[in-house]
Amino acid sequence: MQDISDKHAALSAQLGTRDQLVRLRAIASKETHGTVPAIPDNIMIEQAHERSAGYGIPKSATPDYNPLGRADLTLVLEQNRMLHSHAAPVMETLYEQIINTHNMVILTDVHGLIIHTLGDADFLEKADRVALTPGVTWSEQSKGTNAIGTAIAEKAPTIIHADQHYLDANRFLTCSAAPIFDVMGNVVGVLDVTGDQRNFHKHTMALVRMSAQMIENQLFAAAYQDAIKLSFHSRPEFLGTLMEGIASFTPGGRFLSASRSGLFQLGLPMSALQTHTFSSLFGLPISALMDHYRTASPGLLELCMHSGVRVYAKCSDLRLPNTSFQHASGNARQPDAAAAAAAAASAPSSHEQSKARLSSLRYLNTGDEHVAVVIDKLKKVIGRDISILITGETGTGKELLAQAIHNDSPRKAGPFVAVNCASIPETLIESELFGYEDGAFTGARKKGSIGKILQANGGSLFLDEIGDMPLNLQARLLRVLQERMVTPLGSSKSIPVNVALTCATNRNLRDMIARNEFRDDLYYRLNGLVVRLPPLRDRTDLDVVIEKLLAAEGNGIHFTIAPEIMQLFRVHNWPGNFRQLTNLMRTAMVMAGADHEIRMEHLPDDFLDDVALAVAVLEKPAGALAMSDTATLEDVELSMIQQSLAAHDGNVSATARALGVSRNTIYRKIHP
Ligand SMILES: Nc1ncnc2c1ncn2[C@@H]1O[C@H](COP(=O)(O)OP(=O)(O)OP(=O)(O)O)[C@@H](O)[C@H]1O
Repeated sequence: MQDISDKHAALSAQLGTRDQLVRLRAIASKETHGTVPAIPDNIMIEQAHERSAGYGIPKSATPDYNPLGRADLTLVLEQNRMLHSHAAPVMETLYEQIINTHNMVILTDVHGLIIHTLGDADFLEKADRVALTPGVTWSEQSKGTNAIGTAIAEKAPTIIHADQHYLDANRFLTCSAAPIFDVMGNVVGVLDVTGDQRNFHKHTMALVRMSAQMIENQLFAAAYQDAIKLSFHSRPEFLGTLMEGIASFTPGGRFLSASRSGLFQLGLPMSALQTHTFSSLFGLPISALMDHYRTASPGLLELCMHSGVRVYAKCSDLRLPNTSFQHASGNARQPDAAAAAAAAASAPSSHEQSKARLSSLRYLNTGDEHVAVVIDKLKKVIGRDISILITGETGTGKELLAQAIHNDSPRKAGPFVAVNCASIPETLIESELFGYEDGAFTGARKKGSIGKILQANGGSLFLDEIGDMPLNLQARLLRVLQERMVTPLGSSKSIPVNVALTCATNRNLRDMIARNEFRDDLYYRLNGLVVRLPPLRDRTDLDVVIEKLLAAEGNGIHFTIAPEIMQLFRVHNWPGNFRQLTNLMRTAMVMAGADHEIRMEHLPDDFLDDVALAVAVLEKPAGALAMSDTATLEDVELSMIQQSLAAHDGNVSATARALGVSRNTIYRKIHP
């Protein structure tokens, strides 16, 4: 686990600077949502043990490992669908930071019932033995003092390490948990990292807290759909990062809610803010905000908070009354294709939705020949009841393309509903897609659910990662596509449905068919037109794409990229494609700050490590490496490593030193 601090640094670099992290810790410990004052850990743990004893659990007891039944778990997942869908991607990012450290990431509901886990296979086996699996409850009442249950009881981030656990059976664990609050400050769940106590690392808690806050911000962005959401911070470069404050107001200016960082910056508790308005908090009527966004190219707003502190602010996706004029990311809507493509080119964020709305085939056509051919083909089939299958590596823009297909189709006024088959637990896919009737399974909630297929009626349905759909559901999906009828779970009635279908996958469906993992009849129904999005490394329009990203993410500031960095970008192989590029650019822009030029020192270490070999290759005199004309950069890199290894008698450390890269990079390049 020794490299968790590097991972921590990497994540915090993604999210903001070290200052921000320190500030975040201050925010978290200030507990603006909860009301619990800071209590020294040992007192808190003593109290938790007293509570546990009060529940009558003997310390030596074998805990209750029985998970909920499948149907009841489905119901819990359904009840926590919002939490789960916002937490799942954050959990993946968190897991990437702690991968191979014998830890697992756990999400529970408000009662400590596990609804989702991600973890290292070896630890998962051990974890199974103490039932860290979906459907098992880790409340204090059930397992005594443990980070999840105690975080819920204390409404505060909690570390429970080794013999601080109440039950003897759990003392081999170390757990760091943070409660997740909803927009009104109520605990809705817990995010936790649990591992073997020998692998304890003091930075884990900070990672968990930051991740919980990311989930809270996303819950916040998804709530109050019609509200005016103001992002603000005293430093403009923090807008768009985890540290920005967000507050929402009714169109009349009444305060509705604020994110955790928003509350901290406003310096008032939620209860006191309920009596406030935009004007009492920022000294301007809300109409002034509207007027600002009616101007041709509104930049950031400067506002003075009631406390006297000046902040920079912007509104995402502001809907102005009496006009269809909309703003994305606080920039004026620019009528030319370039501006819209710039918006389309940005990475996932709270502005993702507004950017998606701007996505269109024309805007995605940024000069790469292969993409141009794809777009030409798509234009010919749009609106003709032909299923489209998009293939391509992760992050190549499959979902953005599906949205663009919808936006350019005659169905554009209808809904665009995207379902990621890989991110929904298998038990939930069926009800998520097909819906269910009242009482379809034990204790099902009063009102049924119409399901995603019917939600897309009259519009487009996008099934991402279709290769991850379980076989039994593939048969059901095929029936729906053939009969154009949906029968919700527990219902005997079929409902007619009319959707345009686009699917995407980064797996080879033909290979899956050969292994009987994918139905061939469904495949032939889905592949009316198959298009492949090229990986970023093969695209010839990288310069244009980067220019657009700089424009879209610069918040009105014109950033440039130093020529040597641009050269590195051209030779890098971008395994995460657009997703990696947009994240890197966003971080680099924050790091560059007032410099406005992205240079080497603004780039994350892992990226620099990855490109170090490329730099060495570029600097090598021509002819020094005898390679054929068709050799790729990777071939040259590999050859260079082999030559250097031979020169250093196979010593990896010496080779890494000589080439200026880490030992890990050498291993990774040799055994990809
Ligand atoms: N042409 C593009 N220009 C700039 N950014 C893009 C482009 N295409 C996609 N992006 C951005 O890259 C990120 C990933 O895109 P998207 O989710 O569409 O990829 P994907 O192929 O569906 O990924 P996955 O397979 O992992 O689901 C998004 O933030 C998106 O806005």
